[in-house]
Amino acid sequence: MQVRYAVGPNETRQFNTNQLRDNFLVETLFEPNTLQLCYSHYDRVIVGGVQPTSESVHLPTYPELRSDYFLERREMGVINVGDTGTIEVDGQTYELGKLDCLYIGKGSQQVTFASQSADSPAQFYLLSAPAHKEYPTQKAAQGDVFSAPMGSSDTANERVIYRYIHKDGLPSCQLVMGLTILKTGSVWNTMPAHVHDRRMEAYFYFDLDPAHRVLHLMGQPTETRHILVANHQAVISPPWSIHSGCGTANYSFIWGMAGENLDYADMDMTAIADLR
Ligand SMILES: O=C[C@H](O)[C@@H](O)CC(=O)C(=O)O
Ligand SMILES: [Zn+2]
Repeated sequence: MQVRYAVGPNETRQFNTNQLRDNFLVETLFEPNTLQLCYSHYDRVIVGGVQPTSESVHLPTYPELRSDYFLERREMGVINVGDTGTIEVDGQTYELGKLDCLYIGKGSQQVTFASQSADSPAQFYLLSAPAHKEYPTQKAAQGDVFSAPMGSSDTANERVIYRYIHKDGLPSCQLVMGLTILKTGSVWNTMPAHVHDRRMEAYFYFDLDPAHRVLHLMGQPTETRHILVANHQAVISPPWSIHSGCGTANYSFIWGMAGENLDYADMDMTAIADLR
């Protein structure tokens, strides 16, 4: 498991391209039959991916956690961005089609990821955060969750947002998780941009043509930087940073937060004209 320390805005504004990428970009999330995990010290959120193909993949624990099993003091949200797969949690099997989500509660001991077909594997993107209380392990299918249209084609940001783990959906201790799908021809996400100093956030970009890229914007609103992001890569957004992006083509992304509160709408907005 990679470990990334938290850095502040004063340090970040000095970073060159590689330093920005080393600190905030998670480049590889899907490698056959292995777990790819990145432990961030922002709210101790773990960002990860698993692509089981010929074998199923068991979730082990790690020395960094000092726990008997991974979810002893943690909760986890998983969204499948590949073909159909299953997640077995303490003997119970959940089938996840593309864009279905599973919340796995604190105290779950045995977690195993598998694909229905090795030729068209499941690709599970996951977030895990420290948890103080057990909430039930539950699946949310994409078709059953809250969704809302946002933006418009006039501003190249027509998109649909789906909320899975949140105050009025699957309950959690601190994880909030969902995804946004941009319409063809729309390329901007989260503009006007915002920060929420109370929560970190991670953006995972998917369904982006491999030849295309997203210019992900980060930094304090008056000191922005960009990171060029490819399909199936994630960016860790510090609580003090904006998180927004413009693609060279349309794409989808999974957003997820952890921290002080669970209020999705709690955002401090910056007017476009005030960005620097
Ligand atoms: O705090 C909330 C997150 O940044 C995202 O949910 C924003 C988003 O999905 C979008 O504008 O499309
Ligand atoms: Zn946000």
